[in-house]
Amino acid sequence: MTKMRIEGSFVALITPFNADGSIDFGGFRTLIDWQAKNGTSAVLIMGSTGEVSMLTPEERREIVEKTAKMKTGGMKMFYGCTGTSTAATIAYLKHAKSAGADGAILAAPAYICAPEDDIEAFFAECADAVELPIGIYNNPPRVKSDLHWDHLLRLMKHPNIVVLKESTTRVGQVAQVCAAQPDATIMCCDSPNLGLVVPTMSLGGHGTANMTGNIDPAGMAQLSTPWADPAQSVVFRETYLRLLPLLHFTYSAINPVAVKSLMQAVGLPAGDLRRPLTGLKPDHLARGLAIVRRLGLDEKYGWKTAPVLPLAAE
Ligand SMILES: O=C(O)C1=N[C@H](C(=O)O)C[C@H](O)C1
Repeated sequence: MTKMRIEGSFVALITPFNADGSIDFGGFRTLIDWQAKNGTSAVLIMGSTGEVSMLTPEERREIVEKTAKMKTGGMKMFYGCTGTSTAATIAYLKHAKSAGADGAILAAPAYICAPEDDIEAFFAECADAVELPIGIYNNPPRVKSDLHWDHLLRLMKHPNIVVLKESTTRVGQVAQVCAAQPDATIMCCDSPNLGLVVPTMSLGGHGTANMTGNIDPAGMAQLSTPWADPAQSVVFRETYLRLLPLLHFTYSAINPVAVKSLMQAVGLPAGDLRRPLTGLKPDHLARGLAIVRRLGLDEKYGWKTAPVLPLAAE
């Protein structure tokens, strides 16, 4: 069977909360429609950007059940299904499949810092256990281990493993993976600090698995377009350099603090962060809103952004 292929912008969505801290499903509806309308190819619900580690198992299942029914057009709906163990992860995968998910993204279980061989075996066992397209997320900043490309290339041969979402700290690894031309979608995190976007897109990558698409979905769709012809490299360069201040801003605090605070400030469904995470301080937020205005995102998306006056010096 031909593997599902995703190209373009794969946006890791925030989890919108109501004022009482409960899940804002109306907000999810609005954000999913807005992403689809602005050229997003797939969304990841309950990734790190979705504050997944602070959601209860009941909330996680309810989010899949309710948002999978919000599917819009061809935009793929993937879900963060990583549990605290292999068994817990397989249970989330089976539930996501039964609830109508298009796919799932898995990272190595957090906190245990398992050795690379165990993590490879974890991904393979999960992919064997459920007939569901799976994306593997190599995310060393969050789980310590940085899977070597040998492990990744073996895993990408699995019929159910369809996406690599790369956040490696070894930039050279991207070239090794692209050179191997695996039968899977190669995508990278949009963090400018990791510096993976330029090598990934220039070496034949299929797009970015990003979170900045929460505040500029059309811009990230343009940036994440595969280089089918040399002209796209020029579009890419111009877009990357134009969006660089926004990329640095969305990663100027631990994800998703900056992007969620900015979304709330421009009036998008977002709500507060779940404690112990807290929103940006006013002067930090003011810098983000200045970038939004400088890029013309408020006019592009119709936001009325009142200038935020930085706090008077203490
Ligand atoms: O939501 C995610 O998953 C993402 N994770 C990275 C992180 O660990 O913050 C960033 C990425 O672009 C989205």
